[in-house]
Formats: sequence, structure tokens, C-alpha cells
Amino acid sequence: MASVRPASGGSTFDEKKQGRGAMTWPPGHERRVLASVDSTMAEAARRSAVLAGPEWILAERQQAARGRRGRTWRMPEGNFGATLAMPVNGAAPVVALRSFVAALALFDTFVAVTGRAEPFALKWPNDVLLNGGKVAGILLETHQGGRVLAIGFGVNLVETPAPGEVEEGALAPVSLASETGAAVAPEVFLDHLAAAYARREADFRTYGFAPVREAWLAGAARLGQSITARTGTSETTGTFETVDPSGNLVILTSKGRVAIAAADVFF
Ligand SMILES: O=C(O)CCCC[C@@H]1SC[C@@H]2NC(=O)N[C@@H]21
Repeated sequence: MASVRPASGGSTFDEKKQGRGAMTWPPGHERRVLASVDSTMAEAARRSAVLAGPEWILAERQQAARGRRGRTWRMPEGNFGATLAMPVNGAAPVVALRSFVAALALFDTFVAVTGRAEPFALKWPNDVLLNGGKVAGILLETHQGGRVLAIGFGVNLVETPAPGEVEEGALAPVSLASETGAAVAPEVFLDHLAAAYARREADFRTYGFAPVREAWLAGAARLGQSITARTGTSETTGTFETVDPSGNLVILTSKGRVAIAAADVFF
């Protein structure tokens, strides 16, 4: 399914040869760059049975990229689409907290490549906003009975989906290039993201969810403001109060406090 681009596939990281930045590729992490694949999530699923350690799979083109809740994710060339597949231990709800770790790593990466933090914000559960529009999304899947986690990152580096391709009521998509003028190649973005993710993951493994939660809340969009959370069967509107220690969205409504585990949020 995948066609591997030999020039940059494999685990060797030679930043001078690749012309990339001066950050350190996380030791022990495999790095695979594919010219084309159906979906890096599908590729991670195929790799999951033989995975020896963390592995980043970056694709220049994806024919069948997927988004949250079974949606299609469109990835024009030049945008960023990658999946981190890694062995994990622990109960499913703890594994799922990686969505916050991943969102923070994306936030760190945007700050690293633009030198600015203020235009970026985090939208529960795991989108990154830029000037109020969606610039990146994250998708989590597990394999091998929960022993392998795949975290997919889709970033509009240069292009956005056409307006007709965006779900009604969803935030307008924006691209990093059009909003900030930053021209970042996907492989350079990957180098920053892999380093940032490794740092955030190490903190999560050492200190647990508390510091991740605190950092996530510090960057949260619409905290203290009115939001609407929609599941397939219900809609809750109220004040976005916090994210609780289990990662649930907490909304204060006229009838009291509601903790929501999974939903789409609308502003
Ligand atoms: O719906 C979302 O916001 C999540 C989008 C995730 C898209 C990325 S692109 C790389 C990886 N491969 C996929 O098929 N999906 C994710």
C-alpha cells in the first residue's frame, strides 16, 4: 500500500544532509517517509503487529486519509500528515489522555516554527486553532488489543479544504502559511513535532496527567465562555468550566455541571 521514498526513509537522522533544523531526533524512534500511502493510520495499523518501538510515519500524499468520527480528511500536497505508532501500557482511559499530550506537542511545534504562541489555541478534545480557525487535527486509534497506540496528526501547512468540504457549523479551516507567512516543509515540521512529542510524553510518563492538563488549560480556547458540545444523541450548551483529571470536558449549564467524555464542540 505504501511507496517508501528511499532518500529519507529509515531511522537514520542526519540533519545536515537533510537540510533540516538543529533539533534532536528522539533516540530509538523510527522515522519512515512515504511518498504515497492510503492513510498513515492504515499504515500504522499494518505495522502494529511488528512494532518494536515508537515509529513516525510521514506521508507526502494520502489517498484515503481519515479524520475523527469516520470523516474524510483531505490532504493537499505540501500539508502535513503523519502518524506516531508506539507501544503503550495502561488502561484505555489513560492511553486516551495522549490526545492532550499530542495537542500540546503540536502547540509547541507551531511555536517553534513561527516563534509566536499567541495566535494558537487548543480546542477540546484535540484540535489546534490558529487565529480562531482550525489549523490541525489529531486522531487516536489503538491496535493489538490496546497495546499499540496510533496518533495521527493532520496539519494545514499550506492549503485548506474548500468551503464545501467543511462540515456545517465547524470552524473555518486555516493554513499556517496563509495566516503567518511561515513556509515549513513537512519533514521539518516532523522533526520539531517528534522532538516536542517525546518531551511531552516523557513528562506524562513521569508526572502523570496533572501537568499536561494544566498546560493544556493554559492554551485552551473559549475557557470560561459559552460553548456547545454535541454527541450523536445530545447537545449541551453552557460555560466551558474546565477539563477534569480524566480528560472530560466540563460544562456548567443552567441545570448543573456536566462532564462529557466524547463530543464535537461548537463555539
Ligand atoms: O478529524 C480530525 O481533526 C483529525 C484529522 C487527522 C488527520 C491525520 S492526517 C495523518 C493521519 N492519517 C490519517 O488518515 N488521518 C490522520
